Amino acid sequence: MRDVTIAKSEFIADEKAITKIQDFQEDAELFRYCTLPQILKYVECFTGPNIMAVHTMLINKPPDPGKMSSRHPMHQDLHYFPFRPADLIVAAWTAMERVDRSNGCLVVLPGTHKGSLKQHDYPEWEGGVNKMYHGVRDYDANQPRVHLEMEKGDTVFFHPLLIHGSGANQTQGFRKAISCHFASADCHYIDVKGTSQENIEREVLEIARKKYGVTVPITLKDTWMIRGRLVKGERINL
Ligand SMILES: CC(C)CC(=O)SCCNC(=O)CCNC(=O)[C@H](O)C(C)(C)COP(=O)(O)OP(=O)(O)OC[C@H]1O[C@@H](n2cnc3c(N)ncnc32)[C@H](O)[C@@H]1OP(=O)(O)O
Ligand SMILES: O=C(O)CCC(=O)C(=O)O
Repeated sequence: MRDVTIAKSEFIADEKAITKIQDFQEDAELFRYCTLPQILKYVECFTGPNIMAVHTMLINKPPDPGKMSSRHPMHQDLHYFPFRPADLIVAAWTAMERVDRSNGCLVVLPGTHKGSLKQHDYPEWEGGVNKMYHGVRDYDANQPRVHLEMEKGDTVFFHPLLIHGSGANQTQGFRKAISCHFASADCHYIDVKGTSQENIEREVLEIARKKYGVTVPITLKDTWMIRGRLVKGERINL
């Protein structure tokens, strides 16, 4: 993914062009992260013994181009997932270098994981928003925030209802982190029609059609089913 401010420019293959690698589940070296016993030891406390890696990302947050577009709006990851229950899903996010407020560390609203899934839309940011970076509209902006300053190798585990995001990268370096969302293979898919998740389903299916030429009718569920990979136990539902 390129930052929205250069999304329409000529493609130049350098670090600027790769602000995120998603879906690395077939890359043996990167996927090793999702199988590390040091990670799975904690993941299993949330998912139980049947563990699926459902979403993988290597995030290379670029220096902000001056538009604040390197921010990640405050959101709940469950907005993107057509499976439940939420309590059997957990994210692991590992800093690959020191992260703090200067290079756009994670920001969380403690306790929000006890709430419900909220409506997500594009934030109204003057400098532009990256495609599919939806945010929660109605959260209390005065609620205390915690900035997760982390050292290289530190890992945070969080619930998919936790409202979180990340700040602008005000340094000249590319802030790197690796992350995997895990879910219990006992989770079940839901139909998001008629729910607040309809907007993300519409957008994902439009990309499937335009970018990948998918012409048969599919749902959000299908786009997740093909990327999930078992890391431990038995693949039951997902
Ligand atoms: C739990 C979890 C999901 C939590 C989160 O991560 S929340 C954020 C979730 N969203 C994402 O991660 C979005 C990731 N981005 C992507 O998947 C890709 O970058 C795509 C949006 C599919 C674009 O594909 P890509 O190969 O990067 O770009 P292409 O050169 O093929 O362009 C296709 C059309 O998309 C546009 N585009 C590409 N990057 C951006 C951007 N950053 N912001 C806005 N528009 C963008 C690009 O201009 C092009 O547009 P058209 O020519 O079709 O009009
Ligand atoms: O790494 C970041 O900057 C934000 C990641 C995040 O919030 C997410 O992927 O859900």
